[in-house]
Amino acid sequence: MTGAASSSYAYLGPEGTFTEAALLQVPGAGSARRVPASTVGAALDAVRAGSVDAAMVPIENSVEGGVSATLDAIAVGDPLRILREELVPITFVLAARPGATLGGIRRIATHGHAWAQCRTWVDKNIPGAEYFPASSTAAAAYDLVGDPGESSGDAHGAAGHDAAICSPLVAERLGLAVLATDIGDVTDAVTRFILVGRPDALPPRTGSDKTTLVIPLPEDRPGALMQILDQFAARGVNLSRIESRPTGQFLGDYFFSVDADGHVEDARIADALKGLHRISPGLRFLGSYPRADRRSPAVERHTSDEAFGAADAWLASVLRPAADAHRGSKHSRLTIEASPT
Ligand SMILES: O=C(O)C(=O)C[C@]1(C(=O)O)C=C[C@@H](O)C=C1
Repeated sequence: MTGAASSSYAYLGPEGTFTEAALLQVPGAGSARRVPASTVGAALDAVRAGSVDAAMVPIENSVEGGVSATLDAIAVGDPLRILREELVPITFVLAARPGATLGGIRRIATHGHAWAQCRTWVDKNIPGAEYFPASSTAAAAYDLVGDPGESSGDAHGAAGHDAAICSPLVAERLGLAVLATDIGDVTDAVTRFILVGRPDALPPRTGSDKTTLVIPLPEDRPGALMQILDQFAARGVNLSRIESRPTGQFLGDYFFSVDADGHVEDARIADALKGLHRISPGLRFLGSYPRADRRSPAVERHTSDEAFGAADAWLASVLRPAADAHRGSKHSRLTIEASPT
């Protein structure tokens, strides 16, 4: 499905978000129908409703960590499948209306994740600046030019803030004045995005894959987290991300959002999933898909597909020795009955 010119995609909009940049990295997406959504939840709901084939949403940033809106929205509701991931280098600028100067900036709007990545720069260069949350970095920029169709939902309206933290591209597209460049606190910051489709899709195994899971923490069971981690450790499965999120049901009720190295068609991952399901039957499989960095995990011999296959064959031989050995033999077969209880 990904890459076909007839596909349609939702994304966290408006035009000019980093999420749109991630979507444009998908082969064929440039010529496909692209539908901006005002929230991550709305983008995912468009997939569930069938009005688009897939949605691009942010999941993790190298500085700020997991994107809660995404982790929560894919953990509940009709099941979805992650089809691929994209990495986008993040560079922020401070943009304002033409004629503005850095000294005159007091109120800054941007996405919460972007604000968190630029806080140190803002504290140092515009001490006491007021933060106005926006639904995306691009929406904060559109508000500066008073585009009602692209409003960020900023409670103070289009004129509430006097600068936006956004991408250089959207600042240029809107003709905004760039007052400072590269204002992220960490250079080389990267955000990871996921393309999410419906659950009938399973990208083929490539040998360099990732599997994403939602694992509800079984309540009131001492050592439950240790048991969960053990399922991965015992099969030599590396985790590249693990975070806990509240379910929202009651205080202390959590699920784990996990990325594991490997594909569900790898025996060690399939075996770990079976073990996890026994511990946490509400386990949700969110997909196996190729890693954006194409790195392959180091697989120890005893956790390879061959080792699992040999173990299965050995167990089968343990269970059926009499049948196999007896076939063609002239000896009678000893049967042992169970003792009466
Ligand atoms: O606001 C945007 O431009 C987005 O695409 C969202 C988002 C995020 O949710 O993390 C994406 C990348 C940046 O890290 C900051 C904001």
